[in-house]
Amino acid sequence: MDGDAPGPPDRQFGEEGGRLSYGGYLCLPALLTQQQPQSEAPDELLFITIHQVYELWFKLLLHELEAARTAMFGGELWQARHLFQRVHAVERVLIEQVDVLETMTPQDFLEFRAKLAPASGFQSVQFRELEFLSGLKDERYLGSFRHASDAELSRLRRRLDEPTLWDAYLAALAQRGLPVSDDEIMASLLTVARDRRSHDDLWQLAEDLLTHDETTALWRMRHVQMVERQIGTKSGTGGSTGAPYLRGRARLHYFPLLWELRAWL
Ligand code: HEM
Ligand SMILES: N[C@@H](CC(=O)c1ccccc1NC=O)C(=O)O
Repeated sequence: MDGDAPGPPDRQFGEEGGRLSYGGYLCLPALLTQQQPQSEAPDELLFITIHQVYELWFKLLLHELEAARTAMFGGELWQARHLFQRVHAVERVLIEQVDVLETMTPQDFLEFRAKLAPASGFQSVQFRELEFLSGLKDERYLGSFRHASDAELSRLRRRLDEPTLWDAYLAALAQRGLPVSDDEIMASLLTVARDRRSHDDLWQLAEDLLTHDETTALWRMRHVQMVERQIGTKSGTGGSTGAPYLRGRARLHYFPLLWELRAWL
């Protein structure tokens, strides 16, 4: 009955070289020593953990969106669509995960909130990179990165210079022979929408862009609800008005023409 013996066999699949372990592969000794609370407050570990998890997902989103942009420029629309499905799934997780932080009471947050200032989500380099890559370029935000490293600042500047996802979509339309000048773009979007027999791939890709835009807006709304629940009408540690500032940001769109298109259909 040796075959049924409990426990792992002597040598498992993939162990032939014997170099990798679970923790080594995932760099867990480094990862799991990076949570450093500034206070004794019990909920600060939750606060740090959730932000670190967001930043890891932001890193993956930047990677996948860059690849989707390359695929659109290369005319590989099926590949871009495949990557957008992953982006959407991650973005849904980003929204859901607000629930975890909302298990913290405002009283428990106040035990360590003062220690955080002037740090704030304002200073998330990767969040701003996602905005710039998606098409919402606003160089005034470079001013909020006075404490960023040179490497981070140059990443942000590079994102401001690089083509956006919208530029890549326009390239895909142009490859199909559709005009993309400012004056003609709405007509081209309408052509795609009305002739799905010829252009369904371009239509579905535009829908994927719109879903990326929509899930980001939903995250912004979810974030501001959480902010009102935690700090009410207080101003933010980053120096903004807090919830009113964030409510203004929740109205922003990455691809305004795709929303405007609805009115013309
Ligand atoms: C208790 C929870 C939270 C509170 C009270 C809060 C509060 C705020 C406030 C007031 C701002 C405006 C900037 C300022 O003046 O500080 C802000 C911005 C921001 N927060 Fe949070 N936040 C919370 C959790 C999170 C989490 C979990 C993330 C995930 C990464 C996050 C990401 C951001 C980002 C990216 C911005 C910049 C938004 C923009 O400029 O459009 N926040 N937050
Ligand atoms: N801006 C928040 C503090 C906060 O949430 C925060 C602080 C440091 C690092 C990230 C944060 N998250 C989002 O803004 C506040 O005003 O309470």
